[in-house]
Amino acid sequence: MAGAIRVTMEVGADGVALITICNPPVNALHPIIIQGLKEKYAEAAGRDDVKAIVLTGAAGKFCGGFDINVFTKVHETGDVSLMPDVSVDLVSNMMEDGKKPSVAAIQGLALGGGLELIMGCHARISTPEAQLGLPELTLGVIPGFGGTQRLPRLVGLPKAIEMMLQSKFITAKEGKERGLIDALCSPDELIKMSRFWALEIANYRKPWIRSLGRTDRLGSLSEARAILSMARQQAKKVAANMPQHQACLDVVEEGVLYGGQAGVVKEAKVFKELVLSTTSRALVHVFFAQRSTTKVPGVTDIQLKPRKIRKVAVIGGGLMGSGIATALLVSNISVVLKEVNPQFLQRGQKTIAGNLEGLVKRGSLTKDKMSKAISLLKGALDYSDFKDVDMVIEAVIEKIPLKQSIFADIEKICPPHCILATNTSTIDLNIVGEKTNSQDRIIGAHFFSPAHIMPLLEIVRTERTSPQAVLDLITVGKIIKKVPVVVGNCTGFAVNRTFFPYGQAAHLLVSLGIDLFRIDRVISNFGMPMGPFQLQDVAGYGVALAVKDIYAAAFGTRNFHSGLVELMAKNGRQGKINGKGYYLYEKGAKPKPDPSVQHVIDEYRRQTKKMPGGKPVTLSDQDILEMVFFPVVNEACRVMDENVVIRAADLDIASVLGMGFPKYRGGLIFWADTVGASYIHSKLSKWAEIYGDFFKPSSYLEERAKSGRPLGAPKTAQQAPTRSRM
Ligand SMILES: C[C@H](O)CC(=O)SCCNC(=O)CCNC(=O)[C@H](O)C(C)(C)COP(=O)(O)OP(=O)(O)OC[C@H]1O[C@@H](n2cnc3c(N)ncnc32)[C@H](O)[C@@H]1OP(=O)(O)O
Repeated sequence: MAGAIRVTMEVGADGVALITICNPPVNALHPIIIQGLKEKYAEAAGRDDVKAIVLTGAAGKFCGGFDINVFTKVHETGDVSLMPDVSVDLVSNMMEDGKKPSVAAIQGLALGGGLELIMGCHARISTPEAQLGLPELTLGVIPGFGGTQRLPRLVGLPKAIEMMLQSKFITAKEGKERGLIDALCSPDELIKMSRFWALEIANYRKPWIRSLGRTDRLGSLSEARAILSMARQQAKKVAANMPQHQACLDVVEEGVLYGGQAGVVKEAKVFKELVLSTTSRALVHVFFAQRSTTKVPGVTDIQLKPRKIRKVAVIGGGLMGSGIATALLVSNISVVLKEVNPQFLQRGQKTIAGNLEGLVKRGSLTKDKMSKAISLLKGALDYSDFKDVDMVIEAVIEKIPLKQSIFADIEKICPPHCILATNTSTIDLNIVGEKTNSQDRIIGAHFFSPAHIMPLLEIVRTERTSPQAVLDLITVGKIIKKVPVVVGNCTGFAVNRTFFPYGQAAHLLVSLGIDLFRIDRVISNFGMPMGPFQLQDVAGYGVALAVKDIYAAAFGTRNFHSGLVELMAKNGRQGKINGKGYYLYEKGAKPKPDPSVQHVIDEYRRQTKKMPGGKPVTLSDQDILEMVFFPVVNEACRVMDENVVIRAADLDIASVLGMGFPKYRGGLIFWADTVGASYIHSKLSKWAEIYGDFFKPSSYLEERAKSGRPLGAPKTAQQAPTRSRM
């Protein structure tokens, strides 16, 4: 087999055949690799000079699992036969039941199908830090090469269920403690030790163990039943709208009750059903969409090299500024935090320390790394430390004159290569940079709160932002473990602009007489982390009030004016900040709907006079869901039409990571396409007639509804952009 994708086999004088998987960058199990493995195993079985086999991966990685591109092909064609038979043909028959022992030599990672291959071997030798896991459920399927059966038999039922249902990776070091790995060694010793081990098994000096036949780690039937029942209840709570969690437990149970072979047979059947599910289509789409956001035409494909960003100045130590500083510090980037007075500076430094301690408590940062992060932070009350910074991120309040004067100052003080970024969530970047001559290095770095935790980084560029500045910010984004999405400059940019109708639709529904807690319930049952009213409580009413006029000016007749937040504030309610919003907030307790908010709602309805004949309208839960989300989809269509995003999939990722849109629905546009443009258009048209322009379908939606082309499909040549944002 030639080319980069291949399986090689070398037979040593010791009689060990070293079979190596080569498919950069993660040695995924492409059908060519599977075919190659079958050929090499068949050859090794037939050769008299081969006594034992060592299976490994090239370039320091064992294997990242089955090639997920094949899932995409299955989704496109509906043809499950594109999945090669690996479970029985290769893992059970050729490897585990083969006449010559196999030992896995593991480095880097063994995930999904990769881990399943090693569990079909008779022993596993690994470097200590290698990552082991079965993350198939994150792709809407279950392990399909025997993993649901062999993992419980190697590490016990509770740990196997945790690893599969939570897609949790463990290190090989932990794997050794739990019985998944037989021995640990350094990378230099790996192949030598694995060869030795394989020969020891061949010569019956070490046990020849077939994982699938084991029962010693499964516990008694009653114990297994209790564990499975608990796992089922837990899965009902955390994965209510997904089929793969319960399905995985059913398959595990089959093996516990009727033996490993029966489990493998059921696993194959269920896998084939799940791979065609809407959930799997959605999750596989998100997997690739997330990895495509950093492919930016005109930026990442023109041979530019990212410059090193060693030191960043953050202006403003409020919630956002301290969160951004925290994210940079934990990734070993030096930060100068600038504030206007010692009290504010101290408050910012305290918030950063609190953020870091929180990360330590969550187990995502060690104490040593926390001390290192603190040592990289310097406080400042003036610009003297800005002379050698590579990037500035301004995170002060949303006041145009303040931002303009900051940018005029930093342009003079910072070195000419320094990137001048703003964390504004609404203000036009051309206005922010109006008083400078540095439009090419002005860029938006829009983080989401809390900035050290939320994974999305919306990178906003204007027509004049240089590709180098965009590339540098993408690179910083990756270093600080964010998912960067590059968007154009407009009111609210991609995320807040797309979602401006989300809260407004909820207010409109309340004005029509729908119970606000019911709206929140419908939206959370759909899979959002919380409903729009709870979100407003949590975000604080200040945000809603600050953007109100900006949205009204930008979105004209499609903007729904609601006075509800003002009324809430007038009644002494500020949301979570003062413990009293639509919900009541008490420390340590879940938010409780506040029945006394009803008099504010009654007043709101009296003022708006929207209820026909003074009576509440009757709507089903589905109507509510659609009346909240279809206007959001409609605005997303405008965002795509105006080229604010490069591709529809970027909006999917932005909606998942920025707004908590359920990942298993594939993101906003992917979901909208499962509903259908024509249906969405017909519903919006009907509501526009009854309730006005808030629902009026955009021309992009109308065109897609007529042509039958999916909303997510790229524009055709005839559909020239109405206005370019980038
Ligand atoms: C039947 C079986 O049970 C079914 C299965 O095995 S399903 C597959 C199970 N495996 C997985 O889910 C692992 C998926 N991969 C990952 O989690 C991560 O890619 C990783 C931890 C392996 C590496 O992460 P990281 O170093 O950050 O690199 P990342 O950017 O994600 O991936 C590098 C490239 O490899 C690709 N890749 C990673 N895993 C892949 C896979 N299993 N199949 C195909 N491509 C894969 C990515 O798409 C990316 O491609 P690109 O450079 O063209 O964008």
